[in-house]
Amino acid sequence: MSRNSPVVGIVMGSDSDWPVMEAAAEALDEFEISYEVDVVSAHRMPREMIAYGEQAAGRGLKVIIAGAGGAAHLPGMLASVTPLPVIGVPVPLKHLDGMDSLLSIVQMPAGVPVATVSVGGARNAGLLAARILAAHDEELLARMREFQQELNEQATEKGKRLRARIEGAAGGFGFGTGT
Ligand SMILES: Nc1c(C(=O)O)ncn1[C@@H]1O[C@H](COP(=O)(O)O)[C@@H](O)[C@H]1O
Repeated sequence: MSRNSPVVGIVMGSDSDWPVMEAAAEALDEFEISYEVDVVSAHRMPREMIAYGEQAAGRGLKVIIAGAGGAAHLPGMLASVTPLPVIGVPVPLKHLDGMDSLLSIVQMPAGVPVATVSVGGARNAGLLAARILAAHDEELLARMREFQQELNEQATEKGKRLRARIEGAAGGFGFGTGT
């Protein structure tokens, strides 16, 4: 974790969400973005949750990543009291495969946006926060471009390996983009 004052707040409804939410922190680490981590539950600690949301911008945070499972009201409630962008992570629990979490987070009323990532998609939440910050940071934007280039190279390499494997098995019949 970078030692600068945090610009991203990673919060979750319970410490039991951390195994999923950790991937957001790892993505931010890759881009050397400073963040803080806390448990802030709309259901179990509503006053603290409101205070967190109301104070976040004043404390220097630029983006909030909020993960919760089940009746996942935390991201939407935070979005209702902060002007900052809120990224919601639906945490899958043992029942309903995270569909409950997803639907609780994604279907916000007009006027109160939450950028919802996929069920368990905490890594993308971290990467989306990095992109939001990069919009006003040329250095970070350059790193994001490099990251995208690496992804491209990895995917291209996977295609090459797959074609080689299938062409080998089929005795030389090829397919694909030819790159
Ligand atoms: N969805 C919420 C909220 C909330 O939205 O305020 N607070 C806790 N929780 C969720 O309850 C699940 C079980 O929590 P426990 O493991 O503590 O029982 C967690 O996934 C948490 O995010």
